[in-house]
Amino acid sequence: MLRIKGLSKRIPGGPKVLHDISFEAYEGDFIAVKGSSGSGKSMLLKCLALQESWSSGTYMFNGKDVLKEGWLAKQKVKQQVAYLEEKPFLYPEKTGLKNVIIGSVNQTPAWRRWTGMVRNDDYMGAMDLIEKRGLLDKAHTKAKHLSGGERQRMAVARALVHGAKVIVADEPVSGLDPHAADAVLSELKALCKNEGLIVIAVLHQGDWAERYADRILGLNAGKLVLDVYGRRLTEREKMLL
Ligand SMILES: Nc1ncnc2c1ncn2[C@@H]1O[C@H](COP(=O)(O)OP(=O)(O)OP(=O)(O)O)[C@@H](O)[C@H]1O
Repeated sequence: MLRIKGLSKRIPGGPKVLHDISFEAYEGDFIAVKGSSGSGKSMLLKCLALQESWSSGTYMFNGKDVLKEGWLAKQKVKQQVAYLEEKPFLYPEKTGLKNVIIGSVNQTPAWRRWTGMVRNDDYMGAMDLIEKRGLLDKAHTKAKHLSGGERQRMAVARALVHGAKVIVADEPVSGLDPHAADAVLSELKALCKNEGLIVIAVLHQGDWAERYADRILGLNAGKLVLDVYGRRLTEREKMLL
């Protein structure tokens, strides 16, 4: 379980971009974040994934007060709270499988990525997760030849192999055709429902949030202005964003 209380973020020497944000997320929740350009969606996700420092606030994850923990404990949280960029970086010349095993910059220690050391368990786990994503026929394809949707789904498999319990995804379906976007979001939704993951995804465009999310958070100028169950937003609610 994730409990965020009073999260504020000031850019050093610059403006405050997140103001006193509080919410909770439980196992199985698929939460969408909406808000216009510059409202703080990406910054919120980066703070949740500890890619950005917090100016103030409390971050409770599975009963631990994360910001009060030491470096090692924070690294463990980074492994469990995976950050998925809009266009996840995959090593273009390496296969999907190799990318999944090596892991992402955010989730896997540098020595692991440099040496490319692989345990037998990692290999089996990676193949299993790639197969579950319906990407078995792409496991040995170089990443540069994967489509946008396949890259996203490979990145999801990579996050899971390295222990993700929470996935924070920044615009995971931006630039994808509707069919590929449906595939990515169905998969994220299934991970929540079947495996109890928490997914927090920026889904500002279109009606993806309304169709897939259990809950919708809305940001405006860095403030949380909306926190509702996933459903079609009213005109008044849309005006808040
Ligand atoms: N390093 C930085 N220095 C100064 N301002 C920053 C920095 N990073 C983000 N900001 C500002 O913080 C605010 C929130 O940015 P953020 O990228 O989170 O917005 P967003 O809602 O994700 O926007 P978009 O939908 O356009 O990606 C913006 O006003 C942005 O200019």
